Amino acid sequence: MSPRVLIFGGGSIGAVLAYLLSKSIAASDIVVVCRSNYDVVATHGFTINSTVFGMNENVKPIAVRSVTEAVQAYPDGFDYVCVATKAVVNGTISQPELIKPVVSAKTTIVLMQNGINIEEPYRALFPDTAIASVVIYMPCTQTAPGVVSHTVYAKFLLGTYPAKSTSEHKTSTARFVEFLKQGGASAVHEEDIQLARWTKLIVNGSQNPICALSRLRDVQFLGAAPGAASFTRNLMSEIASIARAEGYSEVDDSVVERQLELSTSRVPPGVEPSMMADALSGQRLEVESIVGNTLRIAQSHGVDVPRLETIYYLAKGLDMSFAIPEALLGGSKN
Ligand SMILES: NC(=O)C1=CN([C@@H]2O[C@H](COP(=O)(O)OP(=O)(O)OC[C@H]3O[C@@H](n4cnc5c(N)ncnc54)[C@H](OP(=O)(O)O)[C@@H]3O)[C@@H](O)[C@H]2O)C=CC1
Ligand SMILES: CC(C)(CO)C(=O)C(=O)O
Repeated sequence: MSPRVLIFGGGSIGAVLAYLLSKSIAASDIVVVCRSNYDVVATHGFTINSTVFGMNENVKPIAVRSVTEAVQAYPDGFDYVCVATKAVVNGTISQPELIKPVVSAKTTIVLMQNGINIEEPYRALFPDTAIASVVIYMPCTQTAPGVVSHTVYAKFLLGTYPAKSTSEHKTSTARFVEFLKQGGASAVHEEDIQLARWTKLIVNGSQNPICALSRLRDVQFLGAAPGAASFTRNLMSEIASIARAEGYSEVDDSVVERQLELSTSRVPPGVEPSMMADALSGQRLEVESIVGNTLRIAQSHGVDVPRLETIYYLAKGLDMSFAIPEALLGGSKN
């Protein structure tokens, strides 16, 4: 039987996800919680301009304004609830609390967010629920409400959280892998997704804050100064050393080179990491889930990471500037 999927967060990733899933699941069984782009998505659906899947591709899932509206419209619930928001706290309610009304006994929570240690708050609130943790290589940006540009690749790695889970939880994750593949993406079911998370964090923990702070795309920054590439490599190496301290000995220099090469092999100007998109539009940044958690893990192991620490405080400052009213930002000369 075809599943019913709720996508919480109809932004860049949520839109492309809806598109991929629509290749094997009826659009009427794909429900997306939209906020600022609700009117456009409810009327026209999402438009995907992709160098991989084609330009002007359209998908029209069911758009709702809130999880409350979703649960009222579909009282028999959702098989998959995909969290595709930025991992930031807005207001006093945590994201796991926000999705609680749509999580039922049959639900698998699919976490489609960057960062490390992002799963635990969901496990704490939903101790018996299946959780699929997803690592995504899919550069995409919402260029206008409901319009998303996507480049390079669409690659997903999925695994249960925790790695040791019941066979039912593993089966529901494996099923989601198949839906992504049927959509034309590359998708792999991992035994221990944390290795893939650390490998991806080498990219996100370095390039996301660097590009947000410098307002340059990845390839642009690498050419910004003679030492920019080696600075990036050294920062990536710090993150790799934290992964090894956590027990992931596979995350060595060759992995760092491979991750750096994702950018050095790109055509200029390169990609706009999601944190750069947020910085350019004055949105709150995923500093804690991507950089802060990483720094705290380093500190718990006594691993010295001076570059990461510097990046953390600068990115924290930039993030805080978005919470301060414009009038208070460096307005006075005294
Ligand atoms: N973009 C990329 O290339 C990649 C992103 N990722 C990761 O994927 C995750 C999602 O990123 P991305 O798609 O880029 O983010 P976007 O900012 O493009 O989209 C997030 C969406 O969530 C919506 N949202 C946030 N809070 C709520 C809420 N309470 N209720 C309803 N909607 C809400 C936002 O609405 P509103 O517009 O109103 O703010 C926005 O549409 C992040 O963790 C990111 O790091 C991973 C790989 C690549
Ligand atoms: C680096 C990139 C683009 C890879 O998909 C990404 O993960 C992001 O923008 O957050």
